[in-house]
Amino acid sequence: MAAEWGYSPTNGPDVWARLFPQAGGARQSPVDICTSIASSDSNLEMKKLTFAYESQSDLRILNTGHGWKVEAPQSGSRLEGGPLGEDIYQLEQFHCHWGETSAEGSEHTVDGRAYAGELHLVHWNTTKYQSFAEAAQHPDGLAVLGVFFDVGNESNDEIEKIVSTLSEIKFKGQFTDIPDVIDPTTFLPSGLGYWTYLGSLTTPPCNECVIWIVYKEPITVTEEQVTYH
Ligand SMILES: Cc1cc(C)cc(S(N)(=O)=O)c1
Ligand SMILES: [Zn+2]
Repeated sequence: MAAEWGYSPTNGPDVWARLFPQAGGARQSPVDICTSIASSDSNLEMKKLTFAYESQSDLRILNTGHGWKVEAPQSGSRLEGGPLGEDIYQLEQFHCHWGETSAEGSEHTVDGRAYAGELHLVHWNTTKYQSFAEAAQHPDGLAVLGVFFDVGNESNDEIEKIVSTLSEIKFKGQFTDIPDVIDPTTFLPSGLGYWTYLGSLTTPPCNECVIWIVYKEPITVTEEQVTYH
């Protein structure tokens, strides 16, 4: 049986390349974002990053075994501009990474600091490719928006619509539908400054196909919303 990848010394990132060769590549994610080295690019300001999403209900949420994932293919969504050149990217899914405690859990770190969690909104290049699967085989195939979670006293209503369904999908492979209407726009912070770099899927198969756009400003969630077990 194929070994399950994970985060232990015997199946974690240090050994992923044995089963997933791309994990040994030169543009692997996540990275530590060193703010003193990050350079501003006036071109990015000229071509403003813009996004447009639809609100959807009855989206399917899945327990992936490593967190939750909401399947949200939206032919009417558009992510473009900024580092994406002339191509248009369409929302495919969004998912979350979190840790055992609120002191850890994000995939990217900023100057060595981890956040309590990290939301990824995954998009694919519909200008150049015919499907998500095809796009994931190309260096400009996917664009992922990363949003950090900070733990505070304020619950995030949109995240609550999602985590309130997790008791129905306690085990890997289980799925259910989210009855509430979800608008992905509400996941984004008010401050739209971001860091961007060319990277990869952060977990196996680690395809080097992602243009990363990581927002500087975190959104606030409660401890319960991001340390669900
Ligand atoms: C395995 C994998 C697939 C997809 C679509 C996205 C990711 S991530 N965490 O880089 O956003 C990972
Ligand atoms: Zn992710």
